Amino acid sequence: MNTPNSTPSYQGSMLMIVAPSGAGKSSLVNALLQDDPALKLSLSTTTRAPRPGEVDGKDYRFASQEEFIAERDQGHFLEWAQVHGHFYGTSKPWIESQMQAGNDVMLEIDWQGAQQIRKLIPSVQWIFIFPPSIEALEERLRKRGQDDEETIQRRLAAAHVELMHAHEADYIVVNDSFDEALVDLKHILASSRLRSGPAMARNPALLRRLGV
Ligand SMILES: Nc1nc2c(ncn2[C@@H]2O[C@H](COP(=O)(O)OP(=O)(O)O)[C@@H](O)[C@H]2O)c(=O)[nH]1
Ligand SMILES: Nc1ncnc2c1ncn2[C@@H]1O[C@H](COP(=O)(O)OP(=O)(O)O)[C@@H](O)[C@H]1O
Repeated sequence: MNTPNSTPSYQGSMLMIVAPSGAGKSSLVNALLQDDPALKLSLSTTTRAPRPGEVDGKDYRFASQEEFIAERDQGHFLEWAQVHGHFYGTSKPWIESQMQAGNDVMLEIDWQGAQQIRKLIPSVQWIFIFPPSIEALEERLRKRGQDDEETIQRRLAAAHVELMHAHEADYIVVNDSFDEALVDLKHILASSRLRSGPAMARNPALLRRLGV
């Protein structure tokens, strides 16, 4: 495969999870991955500073702005965007290798990245996670306890812009009850696998496990 445009032979599922900061996307994605080892999560590169407890190479690849720009200019990113004042990007070689292997892949990216990926890989499924309300979103950002007040305000302001792109998604999942939202995601993944055909046909036991 030379470029990700050559997707007809790709038999895995690719899902993009998009949500405003604090909606619960990382918590949901982590829970989904724990229950489904066949699903691979893309490790993004970012220029933002690690939060307490975040590990380089596990949560993100943390890079300086100079490093990011150099990699970007070398064509290392399948998509990249500036979000909340920092650069974020998806590794092109990693996505290509996963697609070649036919793996199911999940991307946790913003709406700008999602628009770029959709153009390159039209079969991708875009899932938008809604918080139950803006008030709940603010409460979750505060309870997470990892961002200072300025960062929280910046993320809340950005939430309104992010939410304006929800209609572009294929699915909307409201993360009010965490468990119900997780079940919704499992169903979306299972139905995407069914649609991509052979990947799911190879694994009917997985379908049963997902309750489909
Ligand atoms: N375009 C793009 N966005 C990303 C990427 N990785 C993370 N993001 C998005 O950047 C935003 C900020 O992420 P993060 O700093 O982890 O904060 P959080 O949303 O509060 O957990 C979120 O909308 C992420 O989905 C990426 O590789 N590309
Ligand atoms: N359904 C939910 N109900 C209540 N709190 C939640 C729910 N889902 C996630 N949270 C909490 O909200 C905070 C933000 O979640 P996180 O996964 O970090 O969001 P995001 O990755 O979208 O920024 C975390 O403290 C998380 O434990």
